[in-house]
Order: sequence, then C-alpha cells, then structure tokens
Amino acid sequence: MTALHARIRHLRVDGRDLVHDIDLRLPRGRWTAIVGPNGAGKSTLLRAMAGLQPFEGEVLLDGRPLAQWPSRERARHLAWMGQQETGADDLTALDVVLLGRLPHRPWLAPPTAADRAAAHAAMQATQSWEWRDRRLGSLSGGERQRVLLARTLAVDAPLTLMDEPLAHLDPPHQADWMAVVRQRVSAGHSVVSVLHELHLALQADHLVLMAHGTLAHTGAPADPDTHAALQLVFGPRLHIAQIDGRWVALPL
Ligand SMILES: Nc1ncnc2c1ncn2[C@@H]1O[C@H](COP(=O)(O)OP(=O)(O)OP(=O)(O)O)[C@@H](O)[C@H]1O
Repeated sequence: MTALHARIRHLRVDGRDLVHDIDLRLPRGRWTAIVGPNGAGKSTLLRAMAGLQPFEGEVLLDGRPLAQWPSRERARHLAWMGQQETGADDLTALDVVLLGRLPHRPWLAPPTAADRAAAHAAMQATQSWEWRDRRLGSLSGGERQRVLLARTLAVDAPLTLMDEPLAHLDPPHQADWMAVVRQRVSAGHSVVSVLHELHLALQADHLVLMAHGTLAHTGAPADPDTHAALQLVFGPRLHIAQIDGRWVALPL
C-alpha cells in the first residue's frame, strides 16, 4: 500500500539538476524518515512531492497524479510543514493553527466549532495552547516550531510531509514529536519527515537515504544494509550502535 509514489526524472533549477532519477514509494500508515548529507536534495525532493516545485516526472498521491487533485481536496489530504516559514509573524498562535483548517471550510467562512476543537487538540498535543494569544513573531524558535507543528496536525490529513520538524526542539519535545507521529501512524496516517537527527530517524518505520540529488538507499532502519549505506554516505566517522534495544548513530 503506497501513500505517495514519486517518479522524478529531473528537477532542474537554473540549469542545474538538483534531484534526478527518483522512483520512490512511500508506504501508507508508516513513518518514513528522509536523511542525507547537507545539500543532498532532501528538501527539494520533499517540496516536489508536495507539489511545490516543478519537475520532469510524476507524483501519484493515492494513485492519482498530484496535478489532477482539486486543490482543496489535495490540501485536506496532504499536510505540509516547511522549513523556516515566514509571513505569519503578526498572527496569534491560535490564528496560525486555524490556518490549518482552511481546506475544511468554504472560502472566507469563519472557523466552525469543529475547526476550533481541532486547533485546540493540536495545540494541546504540541503543548502550545498557553501561547494561543501571543503573536507568532514573539515566540522563541522552539515555541514557534511547536505552533507550526500544531497547524500541520490541525489539518488532520492522511499524509503529512514535514521538513526538519525537530529544528529548535529540545530533547523532551523531540520525544513528544515522536509520540505524536506514532499516534498518527497508529491511526492509519502516513508521515514523512526530513530529519538531520539520525538517532531519531533510526526510530522510523522506513528510511530513505539521499546523496547527490538521488536515492542512495531505502530500507528498514534496523537492517544492516541500511547501516552500511549510512556509513558509506556519511563516512567512517559515523558510528552506529544499539543502546537499550534502539539503534543510534553517533558522530565520532
Ligand atoms: N532555489 C535554488 N536555486 C539553486 N540551487 C538550489 C536552490 N534550492 C536548493 N538548491 C541547491 O540544491 C541542492 C539541494 O538542496 P536541498 O535544500 O534540497 O538539500 P538538503 O538535502 O535539504 O540540504 P540540507 O541538509 O543542507 O538542508 C543544494 O546544493 C542547494 O544549494
């Protein structure tokens, strides 16, 4: 069962191939982590899969080409959390989270009780409810990230794509983020995240490793082939070991 199938021959910007030769199926009802060195093309691939970046090829969402989805239906089906998003700094945290509910109601209609309940639940899940009346621009990096995560959760989409969702989060809130992801996945949703935190990516259900704009490996995080591929791409200074039954990756 595939939530999203990306076939990308080329993604060129200014005549440069940023991403190429991708044939990637993201499993439904699973958490997939995309990892790779700086500049490997992770964010570019994620943006292409979200329909935010043109490319030569095709992305199938639930078997239907992305371009054939009516935009509101697609926005209810695929939630997006980008990196370092700007533009909403003057809105209160609650209003930012309510933006996640826009695809659920008619154009210019005010939020319904169901929208408010979804926003409240999402802000409780990311422990950001106490800042609901504060402007987004006044929050710290981690606080802001938790509000943006709540906005993404409030969409309640079957597929969520997140680019570096753990940036600025302290370790307890990183663990909370994983718990939220686990809840969504156990409810049958699919989550895809670009992560730099390899020790957390190794807790995912499925790992996608990128290098030089294309796929270097896909597989289970516990698979020795996956570990060998990680060491090949990141180099011998990456040490992969098991602690308390969990795989971790440490820079040496
Ligand atoms: N708009 C753009 N114009 C030109 N080059 C770009 C553009 N966006 C990204 N790139 C280049 O494409 C390559 C891939 O960038 P991308 O942000 O996808 O990498 P990444 O794997 O997410 O990196 P990081 O881990 O550093 O966030 C990089 O070499 C980057 O400099």
